Amino acid sequence: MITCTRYHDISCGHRVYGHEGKCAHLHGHNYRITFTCAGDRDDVGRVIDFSVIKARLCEWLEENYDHRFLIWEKDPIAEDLRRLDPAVVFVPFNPTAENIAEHLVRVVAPKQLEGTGVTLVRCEVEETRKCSAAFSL
Ligand SMILES: Nc1nc2c(c(=O)[nH]1)N=C([C@H](O)[C@H](O)COP(=O)(O)OP(=O)(O)OP(=O)(O)O)CN2
Repeated sequence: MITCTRYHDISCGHRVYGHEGKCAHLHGHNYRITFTCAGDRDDVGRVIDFSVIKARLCEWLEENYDHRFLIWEKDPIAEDLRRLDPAVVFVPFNPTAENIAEHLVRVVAPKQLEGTGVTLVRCEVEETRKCSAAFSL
């Protein structure tokens, strides 16, 4: 398999509902999110132009997650947070690095990459330089 990769950095708030320690508090990270796409090479020899990954996936992060607070829609404090800041992002998962990575691969990328002929096969979400999770198809 031949793949093509680009990362993007965003700042984002979240809390992990049910966490036994400090991650249950509202806090944030400077996330690095790395996208790996797979597909056939075109006549030029590319899986996908790097600029298309930027336009389709990195820009989606900028518009939807950057400088926003991610909260699980079933989190008991979700509605309170929305009253404080209507720009809070309700997500259908507890926002761990693992769940963010899986959502980007399974839900966001298929729509964003429609018509390109490539698939997002792996997404790595780094909360810090030390800690990350990745989801692969
Ligand atoms: N498997 C996962 N474990 C944890 C996640 C996660 O998404 N997946 N998330 C968190 C918290 O978001 C937390 O902010 C990060 O925790 P931790 O690494 O313990 O915190 P620090 O980076 O501050 O590390 P220290 O060096 O211990 O200060 C927790 N776990």
